Amino acid sequence: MAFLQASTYGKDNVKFLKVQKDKQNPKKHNVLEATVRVLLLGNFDVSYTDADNSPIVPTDTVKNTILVEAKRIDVFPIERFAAHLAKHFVDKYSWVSGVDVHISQHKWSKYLVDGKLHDHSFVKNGEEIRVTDLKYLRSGELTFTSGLKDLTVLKSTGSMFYGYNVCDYTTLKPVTDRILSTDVDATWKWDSKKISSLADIFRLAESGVFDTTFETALSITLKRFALENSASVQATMYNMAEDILKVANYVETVSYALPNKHYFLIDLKFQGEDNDNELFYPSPHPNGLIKCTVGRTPKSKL
Ligand SMILES: O=c1[nH]c(=O)c2[nH]c(=O)[nH]c2[nH]1
Repeated sequence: MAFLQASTYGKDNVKFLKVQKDKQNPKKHNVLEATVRVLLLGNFDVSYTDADNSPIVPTDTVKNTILVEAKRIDVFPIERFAAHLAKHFVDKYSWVSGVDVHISQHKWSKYLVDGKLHDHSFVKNGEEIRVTDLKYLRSGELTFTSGLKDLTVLKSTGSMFYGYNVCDYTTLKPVTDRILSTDVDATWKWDSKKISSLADIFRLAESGVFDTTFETALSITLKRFALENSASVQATMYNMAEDILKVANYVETVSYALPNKHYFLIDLKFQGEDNDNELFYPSPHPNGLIKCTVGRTPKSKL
């Protein structure tokens, strides 16, 4: 005997670029390039257990829906579009009990031409993406986060690592000056008491909370990274999260997942060369990987 214990399905990697035109000046644009995943939850059991496809909303229809709705409604900010898609699927199909939406927004920035941001020309000046994850159940239950990923940073001084546990397996030498580099992956969980419904998301999208919080998290991350004489990745990421919690009122917890991308000092003594933190080898692997979640209240560790 076998029993279906869990299932979900939908379309992943649905891509579009939406041009938002200024009503006063139709040549003045904003663009949103997005990658979307929508997974449906609900009573699709017979499609797995009895090869009965009748309840299946085809993944092709899911893809069409994402694209049609992207044309019809305002996709800025991505949090609003995620909430709109969740509402659409739950409202339209009575047997859908929940929707899991993930949206990544790719970076396109306007650039200066003759001292003025050009109306419709953009530069890709970074690989970082803005993301949101929204899981909505028909019962009203909402799990909602946003974040920032693939922001690659490096500092060539102002980072230390010493005072760690030393045992018979330790070869690492303590350092008071090293290179620190990482690909920032930051996630902030929205406060479920302040944002408890899709209606709250639609309202807060209008007030700009999602954009402001993203800009705040980005600038705090970059500022802390630059200004702090880092004792460790652990200490710096905690400080970044604490800084965000101080100012982002709608955020309940902040999580970071940071690879420690090692740069090793190259030994040039065979040529009589002193290497005073000037020439490093960018080690492709392995890397450290350090994660934490910081909240406003103590919580038992997982
Ligand atoms: O900031 C660091 N944290 C660690 O846990 C660690 N471990 C290590 O080898 N180097 C580093 N650096």
